[in-house]
Amino acid sequence: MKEVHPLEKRYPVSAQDYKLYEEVGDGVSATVFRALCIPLNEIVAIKVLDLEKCNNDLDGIRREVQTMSLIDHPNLLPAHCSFTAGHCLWVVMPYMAGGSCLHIMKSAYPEGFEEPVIATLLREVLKALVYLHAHGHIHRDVKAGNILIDYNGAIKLADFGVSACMFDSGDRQRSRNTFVGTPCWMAPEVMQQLHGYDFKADIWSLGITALELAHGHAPFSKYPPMKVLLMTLQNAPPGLDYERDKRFSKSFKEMVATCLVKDPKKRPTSEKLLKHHFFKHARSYDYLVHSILDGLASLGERFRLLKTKEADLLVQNKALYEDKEQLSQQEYIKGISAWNFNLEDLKSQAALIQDYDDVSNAEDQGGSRKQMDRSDVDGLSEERMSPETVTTSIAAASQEDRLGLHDLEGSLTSFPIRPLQALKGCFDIGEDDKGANSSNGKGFTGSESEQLIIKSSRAMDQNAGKNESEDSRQSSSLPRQSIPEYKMFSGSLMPDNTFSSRKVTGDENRNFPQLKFQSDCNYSGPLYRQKRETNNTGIPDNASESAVVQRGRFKVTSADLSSKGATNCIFRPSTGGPSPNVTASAILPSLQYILQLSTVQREELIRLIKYLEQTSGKLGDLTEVGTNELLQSEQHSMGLLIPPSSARERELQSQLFQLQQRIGDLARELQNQKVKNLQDIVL
Ligand SMILES: Nc1ncnc2c1ncn2[C@@H]1O[C@H](COP(=O)(O)OP(=O)(O)OP(=O)(O)O)[C@@H](O)[C@H]1O
Repeated sequence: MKEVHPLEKRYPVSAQDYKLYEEVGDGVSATVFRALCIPLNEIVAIKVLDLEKCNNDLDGIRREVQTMSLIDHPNLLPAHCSFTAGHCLWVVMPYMAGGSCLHIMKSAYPEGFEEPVIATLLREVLKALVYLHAHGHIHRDVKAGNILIDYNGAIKLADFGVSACMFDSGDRQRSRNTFVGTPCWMAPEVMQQLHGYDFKADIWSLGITALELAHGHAPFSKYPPMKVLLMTLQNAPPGLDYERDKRFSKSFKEMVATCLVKDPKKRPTSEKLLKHHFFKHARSYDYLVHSILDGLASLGERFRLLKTKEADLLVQNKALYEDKEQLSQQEYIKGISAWNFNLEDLKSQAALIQDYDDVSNAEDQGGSRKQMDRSDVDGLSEERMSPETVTTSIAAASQEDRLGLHDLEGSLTSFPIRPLQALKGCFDIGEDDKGANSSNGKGFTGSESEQLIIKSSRAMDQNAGKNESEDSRQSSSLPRQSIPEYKMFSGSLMPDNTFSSRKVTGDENRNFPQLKFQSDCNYSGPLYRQKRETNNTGIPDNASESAVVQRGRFKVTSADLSSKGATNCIFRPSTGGPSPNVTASAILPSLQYILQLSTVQREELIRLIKYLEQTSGKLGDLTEVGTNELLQSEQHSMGLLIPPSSARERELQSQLFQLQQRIGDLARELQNQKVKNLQDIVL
């Protein structure tokens, strides 16, 4: 019997003509079922989208269905038909019995696939991209989760939920200037949103997908989206590492490197990439069946097991992080996709950047860092080895990165295009955001950094138990009076090494304890460079925010910035005033302390003036100004500026002057000798 082409088949458009079986997948907005098309007696997959839960992204859904029903390519998943059933949209499509590559990896290949498997999969995906690009489409969500395999090893690229048409005009054209896709796979130009982007964005995602298939997970996959953004923008592009990825060929490494070039113009087109010699390693569909599908449980069964595993992990994570922000761990497990949350979500996400994901990401970082050392593969992309890239990457990968915030701050100041600024252009920013943000003329709004800092500090303060010992150790080296003020700076905000002895004793020429205190305060200086000036109440504008927010895919608890959170208060002595985040109760001890010191200084000054009036001219023989200053400061510290009251006292004081003068002479002589010796060595 002649097989009917799917496009010629008439699939019924009524729910009662289908029998839903088990669940075989779920995504951001949909659940996918294996189903039977009763009239045709054919197994199909039905994607059920709850329109009430789609965040009003009906346009995206319409686009997906439209694209799916128009495409006709063996490597693209088509839609047979679609219809509404209650408040749900049903999309009927071919059933891909192997499921997605991501599912296969999760259930049987957690360390990734072998190279010939990857070459075979990617070659088919590339063919799909060649077709899409030639027809003016950008897929925008290429990733292992969207590469589906059939029982016979056939490969189809799925999920056109965020695809865009290059020939669109008006609103649809504008959608290409929006921020869609999945952060880990997203090209830097899509994140930056400076000049728009084109189909080369898919080539970047393909490169990331190659790494995903090689390692079992995408680079940075365990970081929250905000951090993924910053790392993608500021780090060297990820790649295969010579050390870690010894099992992969040079041509594979090269192919990945050609895709992951930050400048889209330097990336190959899909057509050109398809000719890369790496794809010579690609095999047949049969090969895929034997190498990865054979022995796998049914898709439904695998999906059920994965769900159970996810649920267990969720319970474990909940127990681990119960005391921390209630971040939806499930979003991480699923893999974050199609993020449609706004800037507030990002800020909240950034606030949650903590070191709980260090272990896994040490690996990612390691890959990225080590990769920079190599030279042959990177010959393909000189930007990888540019000094800036190396510097920023090393900086990002440094130990300070452990604190997330430092990383964030560093990137905000060092990255030429401020990611947050870029992000602002890409998100729906609520009215409250617009009102609150006043530009500081540096292309970056202070309120963003400010809130990130506050929230981050709060999130990190929750590690107080962990940081406490460090804090008390550091505090003990400070003058006693400084300790309460020092604690106010929320030590966890600052990298350990900012408390270097150099900085702590930075003002050692001056003997007042409050100077050390100032020096400590200045450590937070860079954090406030871009702070906006707000009200003088010391209470943040958004102090009342304290709610569990459900936005897009993320459920976050916004940081409690109410006045009771005074431990996060920040003092800014360098500009002479408290930061807008300082609350009265927190700053009071500092003010009292300063007042106390000022009184002591004032009394001392009065005594000094009196003494100078009495003794003017008596020190005339000490001609050198420097020596005078030295002596006076010594005398000051020894309480000798009080006029001598007996002959013996005068005699002793005179001897002391002579001795000090002699010490000064010897010190100068020693210095001269040192300089001379040094010159001899150099010459
Ligand atoms: N035709 C199909 N046959 C078999 N499994 C499928 C099919 N379509 C989708 N799936 C499975 O369901 C999962 C979710 O589907 P899909 O990606 O379309 O949903 P989504 O809501 O758009 O998800 P996301 O945006 O996270 O990619 C896929 O990752 C895949 O494992």
